[in-house]
Amino acid sequence: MFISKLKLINFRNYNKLDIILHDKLNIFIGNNAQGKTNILESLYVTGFGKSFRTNKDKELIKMNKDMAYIKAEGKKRYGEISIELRLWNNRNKEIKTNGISLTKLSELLGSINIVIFSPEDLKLIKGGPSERRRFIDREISHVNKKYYYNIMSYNKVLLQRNNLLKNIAYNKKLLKTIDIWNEKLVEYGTEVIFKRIEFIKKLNMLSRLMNRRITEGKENLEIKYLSNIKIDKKYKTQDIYESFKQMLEKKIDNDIKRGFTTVGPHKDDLGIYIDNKDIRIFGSQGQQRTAALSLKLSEIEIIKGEIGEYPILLLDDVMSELDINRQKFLIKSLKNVQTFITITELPELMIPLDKEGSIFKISNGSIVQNNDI
Ligand SMILES: Nc1ncnc2c1ncn2[C@@H]1O[C@H](COP(=O)(O)OP(=O)(O)OP(=O)(O)O)[C@@H](O)[C@H]1O
Repeated sequence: MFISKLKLINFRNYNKLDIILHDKLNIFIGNNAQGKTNILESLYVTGFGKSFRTNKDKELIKMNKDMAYIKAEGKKRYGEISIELRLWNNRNKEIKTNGISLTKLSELLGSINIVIFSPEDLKLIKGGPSERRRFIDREISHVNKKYYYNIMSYNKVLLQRNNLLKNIAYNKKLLKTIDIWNEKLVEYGTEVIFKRIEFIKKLNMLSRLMNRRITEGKENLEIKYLSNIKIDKKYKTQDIYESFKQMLEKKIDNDIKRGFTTVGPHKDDLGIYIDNKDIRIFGSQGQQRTAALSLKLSEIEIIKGEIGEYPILLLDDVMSELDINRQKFLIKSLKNVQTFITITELPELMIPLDKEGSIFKISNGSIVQNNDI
């Protein structure tokens, strides 16, 4: 898939932008704080309905304006796609795909598939477990609407169960009602865990391969799903269900004492290892960066496997962080992927590009020049 046109009105520091995009490569070049990332952000919003930088739509609207408008038009395997969003200061956003209004954000997912790689992705390796869970949930939700429904439902039930746990501390009679929440939590939680294990298995295979290629066979990357619920190698849903249920029952006193649910997929993590050593503790900066890059490139392949076509890739501020070999590998791996790159100077791209594309020079919220590569 690719996006061929982008229109912005009152989005971040853009009054009005109307650009034709290249189906292979688009490079946005400019000094700091000129609006390069804002363009990538607007594209991301058309894929996910929200930003990767903020949860507040208000921040996306140009200062002192009431509404921001984004329209992306493109092509997918089965035809044309257009996505329009209107973000308001004082009411809910409106989203349309191919001219038809959507009632839920979840209906947007999958319309345009987007993968983003930015320096923030190092958080995936260095940050806490919640960063990694967010990564897993986002990636699976993107290609699997059922998963999105299950994780949202799980989180809702979790909140309700936690509220109940807090109330039980004052009113023991309420304990009778916990079974209803346990049942729902285990039901949604089992689906979440099962899908996560499947996803991590694929991600492990692919990222291992990518990492071996980038490091020319020198390093072995391994990714494991770390669950606080006992799960055997066959990970049958019935077994996960039983195991989760038993854990909840076993931990009930502790949960009441602490006022929240202490077991479940909301506590799980992803283990990332190089040559059997935990990369978070023992990995060098370079190894961590390479691992993050391997994970992202694998994601692209997983999406291709699930939906039959490559997603769109946004590379925000990462080129200068990569050495020449990794840049080479990256560009080579992206031959069939429409790619958007932000850079401050052309020399940040150390290798000659063997890909056709457009270069947009950005200054203070407008495009001042547009050249072909
Ligand atoms: N809601 C908004 N209204 C107006 N301007 C905004 C808004 N949000 C951000 N900006 C402006 O957008 C600019 C930042 O744009 P962006 O994040 O795209 O920078 P960039 O070109 O990617 O820079 P860098 O190279 O530093 O990452 C800043 O000048 C900021 O003041």
